[in-house]
Amino acid sequence: MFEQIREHEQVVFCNDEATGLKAIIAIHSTRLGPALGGCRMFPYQTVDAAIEDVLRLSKGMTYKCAAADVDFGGGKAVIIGDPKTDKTPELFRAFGQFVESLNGRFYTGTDMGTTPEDFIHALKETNCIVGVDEVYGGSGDSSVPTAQGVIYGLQATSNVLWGTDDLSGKSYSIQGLGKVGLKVAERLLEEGADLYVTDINQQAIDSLVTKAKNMGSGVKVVNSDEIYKQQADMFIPCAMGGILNDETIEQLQVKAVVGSANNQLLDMRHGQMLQAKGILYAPDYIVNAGGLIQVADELYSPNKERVLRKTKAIYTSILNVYKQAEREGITTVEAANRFCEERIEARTKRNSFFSHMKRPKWAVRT
Ligand SMILES: NC(=O)C1=CN([C@@H]2O[C@H](COP(=O)(O)OP(=O)(O)OC[C@H]3O[C@@H](n4cnc5c(N)ncnc54)[C@H](O)[C@@H]3O)[C@@H](O)[C@H]2O)C=CC1
Ligand SMILES: O=C(O)CCC(=O)C(=O)O
Repeated sequence: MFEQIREHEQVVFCNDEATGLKAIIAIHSTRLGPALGGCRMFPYQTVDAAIEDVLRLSKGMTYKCAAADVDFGGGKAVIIGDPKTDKTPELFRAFGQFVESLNGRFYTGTDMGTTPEDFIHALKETNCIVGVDEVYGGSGDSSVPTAQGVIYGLQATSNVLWGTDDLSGKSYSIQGLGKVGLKVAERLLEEGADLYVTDINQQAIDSLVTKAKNMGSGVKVVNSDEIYKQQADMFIPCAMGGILNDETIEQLQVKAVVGSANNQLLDMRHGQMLQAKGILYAPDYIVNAGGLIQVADELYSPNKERVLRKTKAIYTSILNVYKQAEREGITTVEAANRFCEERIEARTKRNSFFSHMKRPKWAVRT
């Protein structure tokens, strides 16, 4: 186990028999500040699968915080359970108590399978909750700036490939129509784009198809395993991680991959495979930083306009990564990682190890 978590500071197993809570909180690094990252709820088949996911997700948050230039570290939580059947207010209260036990070392909110409403229960037990509704003093649904960030990523990529930010007249394949994917799909329909979509949840598909009909547009719905081979201009993954692998990259016919899903590459060599195939890859943790930018901004009390202004930086960050990769002859994800690691090293000199939350700089809620 210690070998598996050697890059992480702390991993907490949370067990509450009364509510059925089985959760894992992973703190990858607090070198830049307290760890910040959402909480995913998913019916993991094995505990090992949950551990692997939370370790990868929390490490990604360290890089995401560095890239977005926020003074937080990387952490993430997973709750083992089915979000459709296993949610109760008590379960989220129990989760909140475990978060509180970390005494300000970890802030959390939504991710795949969880909603801002779930965390209102956790908020009764801890102040270390972000992204709840404005009426509770939070900044609201963080998937709004996340989806906006994906749009900036698509525009920057379109600019590199076709010399224009205009997303109309192109086709996009979208995997996952949840909080983020649905918003991206709606925006692209408004732009007059052609969409190929998939989701394992029929309700999510119906919701988009109805909206498309009302707008006078059409979408082509495909099976989950067919999404990779669609002849679209760009592929937008907005569901699970690890979906860019030997099997799927082989099938891709797109010019670029730009999406919100965390940890899209199964491993680093898949970045090289994409490059060899001439597919431009926008590193996920730069594209999907909008949510993080919003929740980290709660330090200054919620302000949607300021968040949207900050989220715009994703456009330039993506362009910079593409330029750096070309200049240094490396993949885009190698370029992004290199940039983040250098920034973490530089910042660490100023921040000492974060051990408590007395420093007012990190008092998100007092
Ligand atoms: N919500 C946010 O602000 C952020 C989300 N992300 C990442 O973006 C991704 C999506 O997040 P959300 O939209 O919040 O999650 P969500 O839970 O609201 O939506 C995910 C959707 O993907 C679908 N799905 C799951 N497996 C699938 C498969 N094999 N094929 C097709 N569809 C599938 C689900 O049915 C669901 O509709 C996740 O990887 C998440 O970690 C990253 C940064 C911020
Ligand atoms: O979006 C959020 O609420 C927190 C940030 C996060 O967990 C993520 O970017 O994956």
